[in-house]
Amino acid sequence: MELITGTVIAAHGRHYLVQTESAKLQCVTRGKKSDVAVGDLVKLKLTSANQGVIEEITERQTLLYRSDQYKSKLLAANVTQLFIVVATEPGFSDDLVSRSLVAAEAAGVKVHIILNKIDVVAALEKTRQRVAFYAGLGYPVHEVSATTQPEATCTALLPLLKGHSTILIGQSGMGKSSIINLIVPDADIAVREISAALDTGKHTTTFTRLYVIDEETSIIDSPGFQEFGLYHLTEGMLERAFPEFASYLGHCKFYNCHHSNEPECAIRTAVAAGSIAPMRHALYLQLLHESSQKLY
Ligand SMILES: Nc1nc2c(ncn2[C@@H]2O[C@H](COP(=O)(O)OP(=O)(O)OP(=O)(O)O)[C@@H](O)[C@H]2O)c(=O)[nH]1
Ligand SMILES: [Zn+2]
Repeated sequence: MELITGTVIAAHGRHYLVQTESAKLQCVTRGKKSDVAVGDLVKLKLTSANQGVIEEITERQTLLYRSDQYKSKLLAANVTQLFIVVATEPGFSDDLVSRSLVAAEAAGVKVHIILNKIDVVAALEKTRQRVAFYAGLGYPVHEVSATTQPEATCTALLPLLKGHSTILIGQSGMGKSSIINLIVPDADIAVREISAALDTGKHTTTFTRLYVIDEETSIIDSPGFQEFGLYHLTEGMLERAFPEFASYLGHCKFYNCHHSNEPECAIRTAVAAGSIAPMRHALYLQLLHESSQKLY
């Protein structure tokens, strides 16, 4: 039987919803495999009018994932950019922002930082200063207010999205859903359809889903998160994932320097001179420690 091609638009456990040219199909994988991610281009075999089995995953352009000591969790495949949503309130975590940046750099995915809720003026200046740090590292920042300036928010974001497959991530409460609802007006209906198709239970909205905006543009909404483990990254990947380290790499006394407590370390010298933020160097060391703890 001929295989059909489609894009995975939602995943819940080992159940997937695949959008083909003409239908949305409920799919499973063969056996116990669960290595399919939202955004994957797959080949499947029809088993009934609206069901199928995924037979093949097309080679991925990019793959974003999180991992802890025990296992890794695929976030999305084939995305070309990541929007990190932060807000004036509640406060955001620098640790989570930097971990997201490192994940994106390691996966070769562009990043934009979206600062939402700029209408909350009391917290605006302080938040702007915090976000300016990331702009200084080279990550573009865009200010929006999803609820009080919906049109301006769309005007700011739509051109950035065009032609890309974009994943939005952010801590709970930053306004990620509000932004998605502006860009995909029928997102709520789509979520209900997906929940029904995947039988996720009435109140579950905690799954990643992809919305097709046009032929070349899509947007992926991922659940809010508290943790972003990166145990899977090797030392070499880690040091290259910090763009501000780049000009110092290769200048340490020891060619295999861990930038931890070695003498004449160019990275640590840059930290002492104020050219690299201590917060970022500390995260680097923490991630290095985590990747040495990996058990899988
Ligand atoms: N003042 C203000 N409030 C906003 C803005 N955008 C979103 N909110 C509010 O912030 C709260 C959280 O917004 P959501 O869109 O649900 O946030 P989320 O990031 O999707 O959060 P989770 O669903 O928990 O992951 C809601 O009460 C929104 O109405 C904004 O631009 N300004
Ligand atoms: Zn060093």
